[in-house]
Amino acid sequence: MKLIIGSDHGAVDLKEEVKRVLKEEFAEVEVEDVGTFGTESVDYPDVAEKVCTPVANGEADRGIVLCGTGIGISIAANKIKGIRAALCHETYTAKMSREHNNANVLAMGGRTTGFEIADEIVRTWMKTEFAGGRHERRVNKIMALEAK
Ligand SMILES: O=C[C@H](O)[C@H](O)[C@H](O)COP(=O)(O)O
Repeated sequence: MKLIIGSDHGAVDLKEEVKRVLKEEFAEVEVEDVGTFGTESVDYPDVAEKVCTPVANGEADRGIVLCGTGIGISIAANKIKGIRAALCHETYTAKMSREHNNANVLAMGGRTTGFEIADEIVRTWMKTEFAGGRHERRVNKIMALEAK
């Protein structure tokens, strides 16, 4: 699996923490960090585009996007055709976003979610498979909305 991760200046520390968890517990996953790498202000839609375009076109399998709240970057991510980004603050929604919605992008907030909870969200989101069945029909309808 290839995963792309990116954040704005509001979540650089959280990005490092998420990368640590991925490296330690999901060593088989190839992780690409598209930045940002410092405290200088950057615009989260640009980060969302860098992470999500390769996911949408099949060059990567999953993405993780981070900003101060996770709100702006998840909104931007979901504008990209083929992206189903889920903003998660706890593990239940992380699990459901994979099981029911087949989310291919996880969003979190560096100013809203502490490291311990974020670590659990990432573990859950990475391990949970899409359940298919009735959920597949609904996800297909979501994707069909993009064509209208
Ligand atoms: O939803 C947007 C994110 O939370 C951004 O990280 C936030 O708006 C950036 O704010 P500022 O430019 O004040 O650091």
